[in-house]
Amino acid sequence: MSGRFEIVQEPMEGLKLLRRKRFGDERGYLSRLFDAEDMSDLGWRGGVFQINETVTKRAGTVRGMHYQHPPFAEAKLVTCLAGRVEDVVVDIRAGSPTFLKHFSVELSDDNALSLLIPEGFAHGFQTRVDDVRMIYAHSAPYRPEAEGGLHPLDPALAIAWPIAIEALSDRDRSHAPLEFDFPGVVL
Ligand SMILES: Cc1cn([C@H]2C[C@H](O)[C@@H](COP(=O)(O)OP(=O)(O)O[C@H]3O[C@H](C)C(=O)[C@H](O)[C@H]3O)O2)c(=O)[nH]c1=O
Repeated sequence: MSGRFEIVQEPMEGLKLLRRKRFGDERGYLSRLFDAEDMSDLGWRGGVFQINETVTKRAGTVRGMHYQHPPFAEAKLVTCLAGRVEDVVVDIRAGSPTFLKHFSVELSDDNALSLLIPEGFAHGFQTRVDDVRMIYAHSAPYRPEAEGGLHPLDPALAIAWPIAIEALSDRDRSHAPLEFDFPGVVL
């Protein structure tokens, strides 16, 4: 490991909360957002197929809970570049000891935290302030036909969003509640 990423917490198998080291001087700072060798040491498999940016205007907006089905299951490295969010992941790996359990953490431009999410998790977040900018590295290509989604307010998930949900896309509003026999994904 290069020392540019510190492992702060491993709340579930393969899921890692990282702190990015900032190299500061009188001008400001430099920090690394992705390092192939470090990420490989941390369990990232394969390359980076895309790096996405989202800008979310309104505080209280929720995006999620998204995942892709195998063979397009994807790992993600999620970072907040501006503002702050409550970032949430749900373990949907069939047979996992933490199946359908969720983990949530505040990511912000201040706290320099990133979440390394392995394949087999649904991901989403709620903005806590206006004008949030997020960046995601993805380990698989975007395949709309392989997309899956969980409803952010599904009682079976019991995600405690920190503030009232002010905005949700039509797609995210339309995710069906989990069936009692939801199988999850087999990786
Ligand atoms: C994910 C994706 C989307 N798009 C297009 C499809 C739509 O026309 C538009 C917005 O897509 P969507 O509504 O799925 O975007 P979000 O709701 O922000 O979804 C993202 O937010 C949650 C929290 C995530 O973890 C995912 O990375 C991602 O699914 O971008 C692309 O062109 N490429 C892509 O990789």
